[in-house]
Amino acid sequence: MPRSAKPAEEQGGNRETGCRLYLVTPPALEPARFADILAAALDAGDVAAVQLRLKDLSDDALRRAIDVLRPVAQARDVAFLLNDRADLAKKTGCDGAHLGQTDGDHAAARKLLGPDMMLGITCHASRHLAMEAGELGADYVAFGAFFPTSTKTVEHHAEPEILAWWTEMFEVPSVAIGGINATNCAPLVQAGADFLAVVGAVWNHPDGPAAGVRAMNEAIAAAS
Ligand SMILES: Cc1ncc(COP(=O)(O)OP(=O)(O)O)c(N)n1
Ligand SMILES: Cc1nc(C(=O)O)sc1CCOP(=O)(O)O
Ligand SMILES: [Mg+2]
Repeated sequence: MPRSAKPAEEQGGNRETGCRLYLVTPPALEPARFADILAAALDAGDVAAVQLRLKDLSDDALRRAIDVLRPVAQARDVAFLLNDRADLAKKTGCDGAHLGQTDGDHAAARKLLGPDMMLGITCHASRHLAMEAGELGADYVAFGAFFPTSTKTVEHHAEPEILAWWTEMFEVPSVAIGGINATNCAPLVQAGADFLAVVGAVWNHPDGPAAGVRAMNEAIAAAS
């Protein structure tokens, strides 16, 4: 996972090291218990980043979750990003933040995070939003949802062509998200996605999260 807006060949995306896995946490979790689950998942295979995505929590509760889970990822050299909150990411030692289109001022977040922290931006299925994100210095642009998902209600549907276009035109890495699993991910890898972000494919895998990580990495390798 890139930590700053460098040229693609220095960032370690699809064009250099191949597509990599990006884990987004389940919508609800108990931090101490989930720490062990996260550790087992990260120890099962290559993971570039973990995003803590918890809605409707107080800042205190979010901080507690960050304090427990951030070291689990960072001890394994896996980037730890916070969903929705650049301010709290900055205060709590996270590696970066992921912001959607209604998650505040992206330019202000870029400034707050500085060059050493990552900023990822949701761009749905919009070339225009992606170019805006790239221009303001996003470390990655996220497209989705590529497939139906039960993790959240989505209003936008993306096709693999947007990944191919982005990859051809720009150096900023791309993330694909939404309903991605080991069975359906090949077209996204082949279209040039630098990272595949998943929730259900790992945390709801029938044989457990470690098996989910292994299955995703095997599928990515097979498609590469
Ligand atoms: C990697 C990644 N891509 C997209 C999203 C979605 O962000 P957003 O549109 O802000 O929606 P919420 O996740 O906040 O519900 C994401 N979180 N991560
Ligand atoms: C958090 C999120 N954002 C999406 C988007 O399209 O922007 S789809 C999504 C949920 C991803 O979960 P799963 O891998 O279980 O489908
Ligand atoms: Mg958001």
